[in-house]
Amino acid sequence: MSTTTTPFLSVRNLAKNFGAFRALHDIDLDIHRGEFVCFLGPSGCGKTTLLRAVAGLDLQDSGTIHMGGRDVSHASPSERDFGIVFQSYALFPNLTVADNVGYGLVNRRRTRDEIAKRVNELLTLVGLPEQGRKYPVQLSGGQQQRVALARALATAPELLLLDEPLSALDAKVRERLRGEMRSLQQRLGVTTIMVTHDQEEALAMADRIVVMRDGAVEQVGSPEEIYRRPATPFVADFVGHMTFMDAIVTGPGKVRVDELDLVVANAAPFAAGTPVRLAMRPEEVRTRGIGAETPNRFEATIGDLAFLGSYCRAHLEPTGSRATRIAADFSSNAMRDLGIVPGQVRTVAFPPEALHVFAGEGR
Ligand SMILES: Nc1ncnc2c1ncn2[C@@H]1O[C@H](COP(=O)(O)OP(=O)(O)OP(=O)(O)O)[C@@H](O)[C@H]1O
Repeated sequence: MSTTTTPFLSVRNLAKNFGAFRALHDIDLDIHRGEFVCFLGPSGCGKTTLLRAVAGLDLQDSGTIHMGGRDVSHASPSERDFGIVFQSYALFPNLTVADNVGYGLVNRRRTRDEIAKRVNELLTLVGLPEQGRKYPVQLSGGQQQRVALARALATAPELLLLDEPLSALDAKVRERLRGEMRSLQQRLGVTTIMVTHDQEEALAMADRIVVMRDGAVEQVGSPEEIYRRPATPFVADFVGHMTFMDAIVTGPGKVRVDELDLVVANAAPFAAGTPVRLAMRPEEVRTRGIGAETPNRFEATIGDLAFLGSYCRAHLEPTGSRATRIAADFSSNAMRDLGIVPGQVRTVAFPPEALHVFAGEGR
């Protein structure tokens, strides 16, 4: 996928209000052919509103949308080439699975044999061959969502829109379908936008994630960029877990948190004396291989420990600074090898490159 080619979908300066409520504003976004993009954000941030504007189901108040080089800003949904899957499967209960899948093909001047062949192809594609004669009620939630996906793909649209397609399913089915949908999307190469509030889902499936907040785009990036280099405290907090600490810049690459003097790799824009917010992922706290030369080492008491299956999350209280509590994850191996128990005092370290520095205000 190249970012130098003309984008398949271009959204410019999009805004949408519901009465006095500003649901979307200043949305600029490019999506390239074949990309899988997730709109991610908390409830009410405008993800679905943006998806519906792309589909033409709810027109924006201002701004433009170009699709495949065409200005579709004011086009009706039927004039835009997309398939859509909703959270609630939205299948016709009185039609068989085959008729549901073939529904969009009936008015396209195809013979019954052609439609039957295409429906079989699609049902095989989504792993449901031989199920065409059943009715939706005879299928599980996961199977119904596969049928909805087959129906959305029936006309071979250029764009696939998925509005929380997995959130009504239980965890195991959701995880399996996540992998299947992603590999199907890659095989077909269909440009896809998926709305989700589930960060794990977005990290696992997307080529790029659009993090939204209060009707605007907060950050766009690959899952790795979003996770490793969050542009704002909001993104850092929403995607994955972060400990935030109030700090003061004490010099180039140096900050102080309470009594702790720390070196940081990424404090470039902040002058000495600036209050900043320091952020750190729990899995980055180091507990092993710490020597006299290890930067940012300090002693901390292990506070409460929560067992989370494959790892434990502890809260550390740095010695001499009971106000700061730092989340730290220990693998089951580390727990066993190091004999970590609550109340223990251990030497830990913050790798300088794992500390994120944000402006002190405007959370
Ligand atoms: N038809 C409508 N009339 C009035 N307000 C609306 C309408 N549709 C959406 N909104 C409001 O616009 C905001 C954005 O809604 P939207 O459905 O896009 O959010 P979302 O990010 O998809 O959230 P969720 O994950 O809860 O679905 C919400 O505050 C919602 O209440």
